[in-house]
Amino acid sequence: MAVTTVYKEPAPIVDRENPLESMMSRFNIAAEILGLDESTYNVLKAPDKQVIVNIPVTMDNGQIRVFEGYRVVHNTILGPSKGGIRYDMHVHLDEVKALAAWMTWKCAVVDIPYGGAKGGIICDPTKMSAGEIERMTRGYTLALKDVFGPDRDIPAPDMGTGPREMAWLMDEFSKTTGATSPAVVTGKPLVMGGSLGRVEATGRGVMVSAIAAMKKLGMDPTKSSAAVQGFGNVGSWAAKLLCEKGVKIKGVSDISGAYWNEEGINIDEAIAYKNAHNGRLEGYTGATSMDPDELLTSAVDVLVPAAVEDVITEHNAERIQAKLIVEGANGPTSASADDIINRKGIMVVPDILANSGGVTVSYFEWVQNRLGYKWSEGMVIERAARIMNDAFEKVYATSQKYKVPMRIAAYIVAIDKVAQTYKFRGGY
Ligand SMILES: NC(=O)C1=CN([C@@H]2O[C@H](COP(=O)(O)OP(=O)(O)OC[C@H]3O[C@@H](n4cnc5c(N)ncnc54)[C@H](OP(=O)(O)O)[C@@H]3O)[C@@H](O)[C@H]2O)C=CC1
Ligand SMILES: O=C(O)CCC(=O)C(=O)O
Repeated sequence: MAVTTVYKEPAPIVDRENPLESMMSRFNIAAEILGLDESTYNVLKAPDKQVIVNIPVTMDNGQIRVFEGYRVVHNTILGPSKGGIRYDMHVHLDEVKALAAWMTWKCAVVDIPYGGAKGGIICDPTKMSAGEIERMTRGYTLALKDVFGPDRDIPAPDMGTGPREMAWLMDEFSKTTGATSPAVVTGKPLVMGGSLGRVEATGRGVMVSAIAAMKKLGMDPTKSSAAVQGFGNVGSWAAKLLCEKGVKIKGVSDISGAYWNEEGINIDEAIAYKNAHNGRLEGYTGATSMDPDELLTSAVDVLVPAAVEDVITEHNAERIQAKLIVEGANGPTSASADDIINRKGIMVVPDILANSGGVTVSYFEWVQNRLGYKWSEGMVIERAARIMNDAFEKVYATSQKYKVPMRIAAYIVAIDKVAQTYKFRGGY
């Protein structure tokens, strides 16, 4: 018998602030401004569904290891729930609950017909073989086969996952249900129904919203500099596309450290280096090493946190020098930093607006899958930019109307849409 050991991954020790509390504190402010009725408030403050699954996986050495996974569906009043799957050692239920709620708000801000969900597995994919990750992904899919579905809940990539994992998920779901279901998941490889433009969509949306914000602030991109934290899917594409608009990217970072070049980092070269070195910038010589904590407070005009939650807090917000923060990551700013940032007059394009380009193109992918048709890359880029610019203008106008920061304005736009839909649909 192959089973030699059975054990469960220990829960990680979490020393970050709680993203769920940060999400709730902004939700509460926006709900109060809107005068949200108590019943809708009570429906929205907690997720519709929280599923915890144990996934036994045969590791390459023959041992069976049990991974803990989650899928939280926050709300489905606007449509089937949508949201990525994260593979990371820091995944925990409160984080997934916050991320799921942010998906509800994000889809409402960009006005696409989805609710919000998120999933994750506590694991370190960098220490697993492709075969182990595949078996874990298939086990997760099987465990959640009654939750997922093209009209129910549609996963996508997030940190630690990408087209490869989405392909396994689609395959396992299709085999389990006996029908090929490309629309059950987005972010798939192109050959099996992925959309042109999805891989870079989130970074592109970050660029689009950064340029829109710079226009409002009277900043010239070609005379502006930026620092980008996180050099994965979102960070590297945001850096590349901002660079193409003339912004000088002076600093970038990943888990291996932070890298600075006063004259501007050659982003294409840095991406090529990363791709040739196991996905990491470690050892990159086109820039000098710097303290990763200092990257966020460095002398740049634009700051793009594109890694994890709660990196901008009450402890470093006072020292931030950027005039504009564009949140590529979900939840990079703790609620504890909001007052400091607002007092300093820094404009923040909040996560639920700035990184919504990813789910917008995921929506396009789902539409194409359902039509059995493919759009050109140009059409995807043009339509996504239009949606993001419209959403930016709506949030900006709301911030002016209520005299609130862009983040609270985005929550107001989102909660208002959801609350109005509840009024029409009723049913509770
Ligand atoms: N992918 C998408 O379409 C979307 C992603 N997002 C959000 O964007 C963020 C990044 O996601 P994504 O780019 O997909 O994830 P990836 O896994 O592709 O990249 C994450 C990047 O962040 C780095 N990183 C992790 N921790 C730190 C840290 N403490 N300091 C500096 N860098 C760090 C990683 O480094 P290393 O690789 O060396 O570990 C990696 O470069 C997440 O918050 C995600 O939820 C939001 C919308 C859509
Ligand atoms: O593309 C999607 O459907 C969701 C992406 C996501 O997880 C996010 O926007 O945080």
